[in-house]
Amino acid sequence: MTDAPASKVSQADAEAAVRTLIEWAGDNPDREGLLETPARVAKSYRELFQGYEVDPLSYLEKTFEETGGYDQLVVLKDIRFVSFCEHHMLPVVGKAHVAYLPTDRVVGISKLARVVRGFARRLQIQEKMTSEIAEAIQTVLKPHGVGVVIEAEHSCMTLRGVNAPGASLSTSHLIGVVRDDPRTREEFMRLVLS
Ligand SMILES: Nc1nc2c(ncn2[C@@H]2O[C@H](COP(=O)(O)OP(=O)(O)OP(=O)(O)O)[C@@H](O)[C@H]2O)c(=O)[nH]1
Ligand SMILES: [Zn+2]
Repeated sequence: MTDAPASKVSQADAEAAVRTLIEWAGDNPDREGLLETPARVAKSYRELFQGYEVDPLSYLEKTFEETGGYDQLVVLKDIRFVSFCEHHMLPVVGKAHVAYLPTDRVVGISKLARVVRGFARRLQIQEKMTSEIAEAIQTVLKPHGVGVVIEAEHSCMTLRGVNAPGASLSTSHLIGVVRDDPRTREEFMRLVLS
């Protein structure tokens, strides 16, 4: 869930803030090339911060009965996402790997990617996002276990500041048998890292 309600700030206020930043950076917001920029930035932020407008848990509510006796991990790898670090509001670009060991119901796999995107399109730190995804799956599907691994590059580290291009942060959040059963955990890691 979000920590704050979606915006009560008007589009005009957001555009004025962008205009201020342009001036603060040293450019002239009234020159032709920049005239529409505040509106474009507000529009693209609206899209990139769409996570505040959704409840990712609701994506998992529609499930399908699985009667064939499937009792292994379901793993969706390489779910690409763009998020924004909450410290600098700079892009965090990476991929998430999501797995769960179902009981008798499975979820449509696109919903796992929707959950990732719902939590990504907010101001985030990677550790929190990793846990939020795993806990959402655990809360709604109540599977035997969940595993989430995220690998991502943080622009605030690669483009500025310490300037460490290529550095990538890995985080994981494991629940239930994926955490506690060594064989399941090993299988999860093998499937995710292969
Ligand atoms: N743990 C964690 N740290 C993050 C994440 N995204 C960015 N950071 C770090 O957040 C920290 C913020 O540190 P500050 O010292 O307050 O900010 P800063 O002066 O801009 O720091 P530098 O980036 O070192 O220049 C930095 O070390 C970032 O690398 C994240 O997802 N998880
Ligand atoms: Zn940052």
